[in-house]
Formats: sequence, C-alpha cells, structure tokens
Amino acid sequence: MNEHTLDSPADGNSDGAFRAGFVAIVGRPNVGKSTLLNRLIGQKISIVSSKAQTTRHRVTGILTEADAQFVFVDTPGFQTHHRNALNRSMNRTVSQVLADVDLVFFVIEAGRFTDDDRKVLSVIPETSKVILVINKVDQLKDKARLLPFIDQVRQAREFIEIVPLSAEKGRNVDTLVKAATPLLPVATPMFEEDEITDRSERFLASEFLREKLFRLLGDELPYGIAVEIEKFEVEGNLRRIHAAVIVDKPGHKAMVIGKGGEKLKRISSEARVELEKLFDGKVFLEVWVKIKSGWADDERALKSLGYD
Ligand SMILES: Nc1nc2c(ncn2[C@@H]2O[C@H](COP(=O)(O)OP(=O)(O)OP(=O)(O)O)[C@@H](O)[C@H]2O)c(=O)[nH]1
Repeated sequence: MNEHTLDSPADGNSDGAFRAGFVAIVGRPNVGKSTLLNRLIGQKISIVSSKAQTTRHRVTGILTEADAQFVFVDTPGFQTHHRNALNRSMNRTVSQVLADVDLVFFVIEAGRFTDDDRKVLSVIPETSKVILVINKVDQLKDKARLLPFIDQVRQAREFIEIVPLSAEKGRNVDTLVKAATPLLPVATPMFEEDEITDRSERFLASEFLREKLFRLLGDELPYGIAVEIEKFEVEGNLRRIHAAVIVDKPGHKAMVIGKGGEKLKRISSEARVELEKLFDGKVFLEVWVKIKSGWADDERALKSLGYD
C-alpha cells in the first residue's frame, strides 16, 4: 500500500506496457464524484465510441493517456429506502458492476468519514481493488489532521492506494492517474478516442438532462423520476431532441414544471446550453413531463427505459 501525499511523486507505469481497464467511481452523494470524473476526463466527456454500447457497462467517460486507457463506468445510485422493483434492480446493478470492474475509486471527503460512507464501502466486494480517494483537501484547514484521518479510514478496509486530492481545484488528480495506471490490466485500448455515434449522443442527452433535473430539483426530486429521449434527429449541425421526463404522480409533474413553468424552463435551458457545448453545434431541446403511474414498480417499464 502506498500513500500519495500532496507533494510526493507517484510511481507510474514502470514496465512500459499499455494498460486498459474499467474503473468505477463510488461514494455517498456530494463527495465530489462528478467533479472528479469531469476533472479526470476534461472535455473528453463527449467521447464515447460506438463500441461503448456493446460492452456490459454504461460508459460515462474515457481517459486515454500515452500508456493507459481508463474507461469510467456508471454505477446507479445507492438507495436504502423505498423497496420496490426500481431499487432492487439498482442495487443488483451496483454490486454486479463493482464485481466486474478492474478498479474502484472510493471517494470520501477529507476529515469526514460517515455512516453513509461505510454503507457504500460495504457494497464494494472484498475482491475488488480499491483506491481510497480523499477529496476536498482544500477544505481541510489543519493539514496535520490528514494522517490521523487516513489511519481512521484505513481501519475499515484495506486500500491498495490512498490519494488525497482536490477535484475542484485540480490538485493531485494527476497523482491519482499515475497511481492507478499500474493497477489496470495490460491490454490494448478498448475505445477510439474520437468516435461519436448517434446512439451515444442520444444517451448523453438523456444523462445531461437527468443531471440537470437532479441538480435543480434537489430535495424536491420526485422518487422514481426518469428521462426518455423520444426523438433525436441530426440536421447538419443542428440536433433536434424531444425528451420526456417521466414521473409517477400528477403532484410530481407540478414539482418538475414549477410555478409558471419556470423550473422546467430552467432545466431545459441549462441542459441545452451544455449539450450545445458538448456537441459543438446548435441544439433544439423540447422537454415535456409525462405521468406513468406506478412505473417504478413495473419491471417491464424498467427494461424499456434501459434498466435491467
Ligand atoms: N471545496 C471543494 N469542493 C468540492 C471539491 N470537489 C467537489 N466539490 C463540491 O462538492 C459538491 C458535490 O460535488 P459533486 O461532484 O456533485 O458530488 P457527487 O459525489 O457527484 O454528488 P452526487 O451526484 O450527489 O452523488 C459540489 O458543490 C462541488 O463543487 C473539492 O475538491 N473541493
């Protein structure tokens, strides 16, 4: 086990062989997983090859370096309440995904190791290779607290590496990449760097919209909400996207739409701005809210929306 402090260089890839593998980034809400992923892959978030759809994972981003390719995969949220088909399906997916990836980044916040962190940790299979990522070190006022904190977390499980960093400030993120590289299997790259397909653009559009819903609805986010892309057309440099936000009840529809339609307007407009950046072209995004009662309990509905 190595600890990478903020100023010590990492080992890197010593044998010169190219490495490639799947990596899952897990952690309780708000520890900075998305910030870390964005920092790791930068603008490369748009790069999902056609092959991505044929693998067993949902790819969220790819980082290709001179000596390694990291394929980051999605793990649906950890949920503890609401037992129904949606949850059972999601928890099953989480453990399957984690058992199957080459490496897990377990993210926590510097100075805080909570019961929820422990719950997430307990879902990671014993056999997984886990790097402990201590994020938000910029928030730690007393740096001397870091070592005793590391000792505390280390009691909970064995980590193959420990990397303190700040995803937001971009500090030490390169150290994480260097520390993780030798832990990936020797393999040829799984993905081209610059291949974009309609299908993955469609997938990314639904992910971006879903992300805006989560962010802008916050605590008001109705349980079991989902996004369906009903139409995705490319006309030259313009993309026409028709998306449905699916909710369970009329009351939930009102929450998503907001007073005078303000909420939904803001959600669509923020998603559109980001999609235009992503696709480097104009986007026409129409979003409407659809009620499908009890859909979260219906396994078939789940399958039709891409969960299995
Ligand atoms: N100070 C500081 N804040 C950070 C850092 N990384 C992320 N944050 C902030 O922490 C908050 C949560 O970050 P996210 O990346 O959305 O966290 P997440 O783990 O993806 O959250 P969920 O999507 O809810 O699971 C945001 O307000 C970020 O700006 C960091 O290194 N330092």
